[in-house]
Amino acid sequence: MAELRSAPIAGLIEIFPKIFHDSRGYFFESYRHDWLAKNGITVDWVQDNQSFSQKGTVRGLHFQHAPFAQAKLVRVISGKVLDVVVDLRKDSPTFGAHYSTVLDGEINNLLFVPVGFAHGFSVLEDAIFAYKCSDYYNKLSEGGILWNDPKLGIDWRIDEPIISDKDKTWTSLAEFKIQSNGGL
Ligand SMILES: Cc1cn([C@H]2C[C@H](O)[C@@H](COP(=O)(O)OP(=O)(O)O[C@H]3O[C@@H](C)C(=O)[C@@H](O)[C@H]3O)O2)c(=O)[nH]c1=O
Repeated sequence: MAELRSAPIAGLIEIFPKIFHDSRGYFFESYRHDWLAKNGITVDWVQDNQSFSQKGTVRGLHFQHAPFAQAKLVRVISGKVLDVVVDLRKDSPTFGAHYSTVLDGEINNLLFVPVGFAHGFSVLEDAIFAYKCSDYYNKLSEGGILWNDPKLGIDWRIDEPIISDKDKTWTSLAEFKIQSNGGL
């Protein structure tokens, strides 16, 4: 039986599957529909993604605008990342706040991220990252927040990351709030 824990920002759920070890290796259930359904959340997952990143990489902070907004269920298959989400929901009492947690390829923990959050991660150990998305990738709907905006106050545990050109040019949280008329 997996253990579900709610995180300090409403809507986020951390999932710790039960791992069965024996002389052959291990087994665990990496996804069950009823994990979220028990919490009143039904998601129609339509896309699975996988990426590999070297230690020292930062990816993010990303979201997609409606009508392609995505909830995500994220995990690490091997390695370790610091997973970071920022609440961008309009009128949320925690707008602009972030939550971070280590996703570890040995613990096999997952984080459910609802629509309305920006998502990113820093790579603490070379990592294969895997996630489900509730809507399809849509290039024209891509949005982001600058990972190192000082107003976010995120400790990424990496000072000079390997990062894509795209991720160097996102807007600050303050600019995003103005442009989006208060949030997602
Ligand atoms: C995300 C994505 C990218 N691509 C393509 C576009 C591009 O040529 C190449 C690499 O894309 P990116 O640089 O955007 O990949 P990446 O920086 O890994 O993007 C991801 O970052 C994490 C933090 C998230 O939260 C994800 O939702 C996603 O935005 O893959 C797809 O074809 N489908 C997809 O769903």
